[in-house]
Amino acid sequence: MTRPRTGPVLTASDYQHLARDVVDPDVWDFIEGGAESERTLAANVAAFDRVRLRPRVLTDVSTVDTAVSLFGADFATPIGVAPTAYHRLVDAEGEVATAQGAGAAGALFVVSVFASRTLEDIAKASPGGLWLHLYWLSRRDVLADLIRRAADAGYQALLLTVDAPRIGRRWRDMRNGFAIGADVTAVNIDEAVMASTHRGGTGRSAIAEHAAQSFDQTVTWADLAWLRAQTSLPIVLKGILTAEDAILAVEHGVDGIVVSNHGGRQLDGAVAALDALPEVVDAVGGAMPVLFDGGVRRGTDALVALALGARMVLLGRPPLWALAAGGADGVAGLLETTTGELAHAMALTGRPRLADLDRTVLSFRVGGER
Ligand SMILES: Cc1cc2nc3c(=O)[nH]c(=O)nc-3n(C[C@H](O)[C@H](O)[C@H](O)COP(=O)(O)O)c2cc1C
Ligand SMILES: CCCCCCC(=O)C(=O)O
Repeated sequence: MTRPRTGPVLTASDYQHLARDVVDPDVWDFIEGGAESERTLAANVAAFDRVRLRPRVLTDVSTVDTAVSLFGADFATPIGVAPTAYHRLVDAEGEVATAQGAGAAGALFVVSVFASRTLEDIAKASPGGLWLHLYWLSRRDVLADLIRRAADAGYQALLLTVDAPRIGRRWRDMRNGFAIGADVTAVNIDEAVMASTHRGGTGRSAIAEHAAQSFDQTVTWADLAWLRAQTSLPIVLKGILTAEDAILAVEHGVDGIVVSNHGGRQLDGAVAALDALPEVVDAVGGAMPVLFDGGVRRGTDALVALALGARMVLLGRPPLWALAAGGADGVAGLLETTTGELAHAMALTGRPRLADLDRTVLSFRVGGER
């Protein structure tokens, strides 16, 4: 990516360049990096590079509508913020600023269970839609407490990440001996539980070691019944890449899924998220909303995922770049810019409503489908 160091901020990569100059190098590697040789990280972005579009003309694109509803909540844009841990690593206000920015743009913000601001402070700052993300921690009492607090604070859904029973081997973090600095904490979880995230060491990542101690690797589909019994909020599973698991998700009564490979941070060599999307959408057959993340950097990328059947598209790294570069205004700017790019692409493909986006907009085969 090339961008002059000064000049207007036109797109997500501009925020990336600005952020690079202000973020601590080890934190930068934590954000940018993927698992092992980062094949899947690269594949996520490359999958979009293979796609070309089939524009239709003379369709009256004087009004383009990007509004979308999900679980009874209305959003101005189908582009939201994926859960990412520890926003105070890049901005003093952390997730409070992200919530303000996402809310200003009318976008969904999925708050990581490893947020560095309290769920309540984030909710107070947010004029928009919030979901709480969870990992399946061994301590079910901690999980139950988080779920209760989220419901009390007005969070609208729970998103359970299922592709990380353990943390991927992230060579950058292991080489850096990455640990979370003492001034940034996962404040929603007892600090005693989280203490090991602050203890790095040569050749090892403190967050991977912490996860190995605190995540429950025994969970199976049957355990979802426990989660269901804790809450009446919609439950969304993040990290589905196959038709088989999509069908199991439907059979187990979850309310939605996110097609995701965790931004290439978990199983290196996993299929590019975009290539997995058609088979999952087809398997679900409209039984529940399918969301998508992984490699979305521009509005046209979002358009491609929406055309393949995603109801909403989430951004992981770009909001962190924008937060580092410009705080809440940066996050709002990123989401508004990317949504503007999407609206532009909808106009120029002759599809002014989200409902007009289907596979006929794509000229290349993606994941075996058009
Ligand atoms: C720094 C960082 C932290 C993340 N933390 C979480 C997390 O706490 N929970 C989770 O499910 N996914 C997490 N993710 C993965 C994102 O939710 C998302 O799946 C991924 O970043 C999407 O790919 P993208 O960065 O190409 O948009 C994290 C990603 C990054 C870059
Ligand atoms: C013990 C803290 C784990 C944070 C993991 C965040 C994450 O999912 C990531 O991809 O990084």
